[in-house]
Amino acid sequence: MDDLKTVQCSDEGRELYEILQSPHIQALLSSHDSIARLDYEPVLPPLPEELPGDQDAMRIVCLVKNNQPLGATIKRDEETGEIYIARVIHGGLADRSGLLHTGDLLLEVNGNPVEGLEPEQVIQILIHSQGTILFKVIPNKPQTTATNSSVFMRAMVDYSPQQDWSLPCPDVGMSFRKGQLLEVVDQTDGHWWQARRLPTTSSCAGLIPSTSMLKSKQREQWWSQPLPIDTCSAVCAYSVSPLCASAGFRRSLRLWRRMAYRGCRLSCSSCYSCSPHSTSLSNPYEEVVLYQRSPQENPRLIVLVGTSGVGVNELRKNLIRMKPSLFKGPIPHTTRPMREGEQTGREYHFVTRELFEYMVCNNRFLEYGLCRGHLYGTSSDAIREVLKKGRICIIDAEPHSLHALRSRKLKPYVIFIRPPERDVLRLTRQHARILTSCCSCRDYEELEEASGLMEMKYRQLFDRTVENGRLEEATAELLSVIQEAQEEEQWVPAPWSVPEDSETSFLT
Ligand SMILES: Nc1ncnc2c1ncn2[C@@H]1O[C@H](COP(=O)(O)OP(=O)(O)OP(=O)(O)O)[C@@H](O)[C@H]1O
Repeated sequence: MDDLKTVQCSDEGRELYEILQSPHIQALLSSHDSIARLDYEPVLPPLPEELPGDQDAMRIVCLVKNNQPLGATIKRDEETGEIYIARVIHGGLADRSGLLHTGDLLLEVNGNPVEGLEPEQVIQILIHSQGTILFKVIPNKPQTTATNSSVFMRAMVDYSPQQDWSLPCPDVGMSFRKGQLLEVVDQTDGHWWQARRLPTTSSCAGLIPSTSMLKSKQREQWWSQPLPIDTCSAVCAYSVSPLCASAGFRRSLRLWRRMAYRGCRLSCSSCYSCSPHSTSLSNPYEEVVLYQRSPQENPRLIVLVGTSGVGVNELRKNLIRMKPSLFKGPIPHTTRPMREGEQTGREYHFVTRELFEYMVCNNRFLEYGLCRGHLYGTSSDAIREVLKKGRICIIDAEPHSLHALRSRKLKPYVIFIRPPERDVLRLTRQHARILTSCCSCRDYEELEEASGLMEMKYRQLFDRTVENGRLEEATAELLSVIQEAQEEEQWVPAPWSVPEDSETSFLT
């Protein structure tokens, strides 16, 4: 202020002087000075006076707990009875201090020697210590700095640390649900990884089982299940559906598919592999990366999934009707004879039964089935044909065929269509047309239940969910979700981001 007095001759100097002289600013400056004078550092206890001669080998670590966990686990060497730091959790208090490391030998906690104690007894000492905790440790040599970089994974199964007795320390376990994104920050331990759920709210990681650990748990669980009765195989692709008799244009395949699905649901309600609670023995995690489609690449395939009657086909047709130059469905193949006015490659690809069966043997169909004596199928080539022309191919699929669709070439973006709340469902569907006798879309309860089961079982394969309440709103939301899928960065399985030429190096 004194300095300012000297520059008061200028207009700016005078103005600044007046502002700083105002009572509000004066009060603010005074508050700042009083707070700045106070010392907020924790008061640390004095170091022990009698330190052993070999001081280099010893480290005294002082941590202030502040109601948060220490973020470290300990283990006992069964032969020597010594207690070691087993793990330091990323982002936890011990990690942030930079003073405790995996493998450090613990000698004392708050002056209590730990030699000969059980890890549980040491933990009790820690639990009852509040504020400052003093550790005496012999550091693990040589000290290696962690060079792990994060790997991102999508959880393909649910995991709850509360139900896992093998977790070394239940407090640091992290739960996750199918489909959630995980940032794995440490994979050094072959059994337990450290990870954060995305989007992350905490800097502190939690323990999750490694892939091999989770697979062995799945195997154990699988063996302990009662033997499944595999009735699903009875619903093979060649099942005949007399109910398709009333099917109209292009609906045959959908109807067959629906019958097969219902047949499976009905015939194997107790079937293990169809149960929403079944434990998949496939990979429990899927490595993912952020992928941004370049303008030179084909559009991503859009797959709509939803339970029968929820409105998947209505939404799909609506999009194609609204933007025919942007969206297109694949042309299915059929062995049915061409009718008057039809043209091959327009309504269907009309092929002989021999050719159709040859295509089946060569895995060219994503889905196929028999209806009224004729075969119908959607080939991957028909989808690629649409994508190659720069149009967005939009299909509806049963969730069990998603595995076949998920490839680097098609890069499918899967949108789950969910029914709205009961009131909205009743209101919006009061004039809905029931297409066939096997569609039970009037039975709202069944629709909701089937949708819930589908979501529970396949959630890990869905990129987004859209609620189909009012048709215009759902269509508008779907449009914007599809635009995001094509133009914005998205998480995809890691192999999908590899350019076509380098595929071999990824496989080796
Ligand atoms: N948002 C909506 N508002 C009003 N009616 C709707 C809406 N969505 C769908 N419908 C109607 O509900 C009925 C079933 O829809 P749709 O045929 O699209 O079901 P789906 O999910 O394709 O199942 P399926 O394959 O069994 O036919 C149709 O009569 C359709 O017009």
